[in-house]
Amino acid sequence: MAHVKHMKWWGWGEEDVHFEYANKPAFAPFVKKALGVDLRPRERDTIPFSTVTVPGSRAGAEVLEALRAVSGAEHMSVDDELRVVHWAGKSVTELLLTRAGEFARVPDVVVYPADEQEVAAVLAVAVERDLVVIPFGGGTSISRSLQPSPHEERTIVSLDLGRMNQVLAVDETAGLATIQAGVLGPDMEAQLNARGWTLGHFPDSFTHSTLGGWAATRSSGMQSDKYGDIADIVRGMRVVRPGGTVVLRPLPSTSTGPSLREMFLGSEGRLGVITELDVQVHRVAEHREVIAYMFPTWQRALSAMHAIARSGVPTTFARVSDAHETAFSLSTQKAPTGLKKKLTAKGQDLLWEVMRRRGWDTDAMCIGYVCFEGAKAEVERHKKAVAGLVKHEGALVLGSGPGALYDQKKFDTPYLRDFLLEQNTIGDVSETAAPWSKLATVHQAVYEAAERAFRSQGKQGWIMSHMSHSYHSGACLYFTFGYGIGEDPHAEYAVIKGAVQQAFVDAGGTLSHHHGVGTEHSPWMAQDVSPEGVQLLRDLFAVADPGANLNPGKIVD
Ligand SMILES: Cc1cc2nc3c(=O)[nH]c(=O)nc-3n(C[C@H](O)[C@H](O)[C@H](O)COP(=O)(O)OP(=O)(O)OC[C@H]3O[C@@H](n4cnc5c(N)ncnc54)[C@H](O)[C@@H]3O)c2cc1C
Repeated sequence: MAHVKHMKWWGWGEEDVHFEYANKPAFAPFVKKALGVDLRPRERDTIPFSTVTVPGSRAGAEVLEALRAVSGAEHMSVDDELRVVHWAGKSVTELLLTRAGEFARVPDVVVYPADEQEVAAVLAVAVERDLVVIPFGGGTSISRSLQPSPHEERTIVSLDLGRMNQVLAVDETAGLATIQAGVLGPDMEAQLNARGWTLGHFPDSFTHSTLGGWAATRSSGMQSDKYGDIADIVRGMRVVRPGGTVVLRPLPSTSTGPSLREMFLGSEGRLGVITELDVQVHRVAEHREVIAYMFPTWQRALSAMHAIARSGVPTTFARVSDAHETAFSLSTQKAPTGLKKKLTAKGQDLLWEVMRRRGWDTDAMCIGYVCFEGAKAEVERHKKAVAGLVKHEGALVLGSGPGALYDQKKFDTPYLRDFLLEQNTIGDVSETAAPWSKLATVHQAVYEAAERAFRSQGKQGWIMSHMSHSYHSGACLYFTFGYGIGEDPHAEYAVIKGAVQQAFVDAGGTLSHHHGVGTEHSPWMAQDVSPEGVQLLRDLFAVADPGANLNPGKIVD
């Protein structure tokens, strides 16, 4: 549709961007060792849409006419490819189904409203004619919070907020910006940066997700240590519901009963459509540096991260990979070409030598990154303070070279999943948060559960993790797992992913720190928030949306 960018229908991101491994000499041997998979050069750059058959739109002429009257014919579509782009997010299950053309139920019509009035008008049509409305941001959901129920008999409208993409105002005194919900991350940052501001919210999916989607899923960006999760960043909002709009003004804090703001955050389209948000913005930092550190063990790396969090030294992010993820990261390094890169490679050899002389087990070492922002002198002071803390845990300071490299590659990893699928291999992620006192236990429990699950499926699997997003009481653990696809991809995935999720809640973590619930994680809701908590949510949705017209079945059924 004119002026709204979409990801490719069959995978992540842009059509002409791919993960490449030919220039990463250690990658194929790593995959062979970790997963037992022999990588082959990419055979195709795209998947033609003609390879799939799409169920026809069930929208009747009257419904289409009513929606056309709201948005205009040029902002409404029943085109098959557009309907498929809107049918689901980018979880592994959805990627598998999409590539196989197993769509079950696809939205019948996509509508692109221009403004809040049009959103309200679409909801009025939906309630009057008993349609289902699924708000659509960037389509990056990884928890199946977009995919309609396969059993939905009613007409399904995908309400794409993509035309509502403007920064409307900035209160320069308070550092509060009013922004339309459908804006994609890069477009929003460009508009804010032009005025000298930033939101500071950078999820891995930043390039293709929207502000409204972040709010609707309680997202967290990699810089949350400084800027906060989206739940901290959003101070006010407008939410269109059938029959009216809830207006929450941007207030620094308020004592007005249970928080409506918190209730809408993470509501995944079930309580209405978020059209506009008031968000805390910050001046673009004068100076930014990412420093890398190598730790001798995971235990000491975690202790260092906790020490940094406790110290109060301001960091923009602090994260550390466990030994498996460190090995993976090293395998994705490009082959040195120019003189400078050759010198870097030589420096690496020397580093290995230092670590061996210190008696480190190089299979146990863990790489960490800390980002500092501020005036140059401030950054220097904070770097020094963190160096003291990490050295106390035996770490080596690797400097800003590897840190800068990490910073450049941070939005590339989502393409890896498509590449692996082409190799008949799953690569997926699951994340949790837990108190500092339980992080090591959760980490170990997830490894054990995943390995048991791999064995039960007769697979050679791989699991790796990093810690990021620190809070006073704990932090996020982010796991990536991989294995070769067998005879029944969906059944084996359910066992392996299910084992990871179950280990989260059993060991004291949450079912998700920032990916949301959707339908993928809803089976663990009762264990996470208690059966009474689930019932309260069911009651809330039943009263707030008696006709079950708003993205039904998500979060709790
Ligand atoms: C590879 C990958 C990496 C990811 N990395 C991160 C990460 O680092 N951090 C993170 O937080 N998440 C991450 N995610 C998850 C995903 O990007 C987030 O959930 C994101 O917030 C979704 O935003 P979106 O605009 O794409 O929303 P969509 O996927 O379009 O929608 C998500 C949900 O929100 C609802 N929704 C969307 N817009 C609105 C609105 N305006 N009003 C009401 N409801 C709405 C939808 O109905 C749906 O239920 C990742 C996902 C993938 C696939």
